[in-house]
Amino acid sequence: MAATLQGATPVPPDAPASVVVAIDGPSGTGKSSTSKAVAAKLGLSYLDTGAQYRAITWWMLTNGVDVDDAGAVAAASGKPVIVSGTDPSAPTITADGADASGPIRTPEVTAAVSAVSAVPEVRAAITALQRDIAAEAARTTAGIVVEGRDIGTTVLPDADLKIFLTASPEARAARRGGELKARPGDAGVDLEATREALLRRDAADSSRKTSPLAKAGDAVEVDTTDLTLEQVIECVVTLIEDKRRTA
Ligand SMILES: Nc1ncnc2c1ncn2[C@@H]1O[C@H](COP(=O)(O)OP(=O)(O)O)[C@@H](O)[C@H]1O
Ligand SMILES: Nc1ccn([C@@H]2O[C@H](COP(=O)(O)OP(=O)(O)O)[C@@H](O)[C@H]2O)c(=O)n1
Repeated sequence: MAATLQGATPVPPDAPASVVVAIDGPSGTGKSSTSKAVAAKLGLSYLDTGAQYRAITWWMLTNGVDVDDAGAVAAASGKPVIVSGTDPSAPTITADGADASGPIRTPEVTAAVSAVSAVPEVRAAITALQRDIAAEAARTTAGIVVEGRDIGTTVLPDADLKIFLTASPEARAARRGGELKARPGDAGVDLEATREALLRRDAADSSRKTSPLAKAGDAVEVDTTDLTLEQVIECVVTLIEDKRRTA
């Protein structure tokens, strides 16, 4: 798999040391929206690691790999070339050169991603890619915000700052429900079904053997249930600025 840093903001020669920020948490806690906004505000790169797991899952589904067969998934794990663009204002993701940004958000991919991402060979390949991208960003830009499930615990245990976002299942389901458009003739979004699907994915991601969803011991936990997105962004910007001041 190839690591390519695209859309990076070049770092001026007299700039302060770069910063590496890990943001983890379950689905719907605001990781992507917060990470993108914070990175854009502070001139940092941005990496959505969930998009990478979704892209490899999409590649498996479209290349005839049985995603319920861990052996088949493991055997194919090194085949696709996943490339992430790290500009927070226009993040991109491709698999073997094909734009995956639309297909990775389909219900089919969402339903299969936890099984694919639990396969150790998939995690090894994607983790190596993530570390390459973070190292390249730390070397050539002002730094990077990397968001996912195991960034603080496994991918970047030496990150300068680790944040773990949480929110109640009800708040997360309402947020996800707000993103899903009701089709004509539908009764609307079923919040209970959305909540159950979220909790199922949390359980699968938290209980897998290899690198489960978990809060790192040295992560700052931010409960976003009663915060607006703007408040969460402000909170994370402050944490990063404080970290930089005291570094
Ligand atoms: N604090 C918040 N309050 C209300 N809505 C939020 C908040 N944080 C995020 N959202 C919204 O919730 C949805 C899910 O957020 P997202 O950033 O994709 O979460 P995650 O990456 O953790 O799955 C998005 O529509 C986003 O705009
Ligand atoms: N660092 C990561 C990021 C995502 N993932 C997997 O990828 C899936 C999709 O992640 P995502 O961040 O796009 O999910 P949402 O929270 O946006 O729905 C998760 O449910 C995990 O199974 C992972 O295993 N490790």
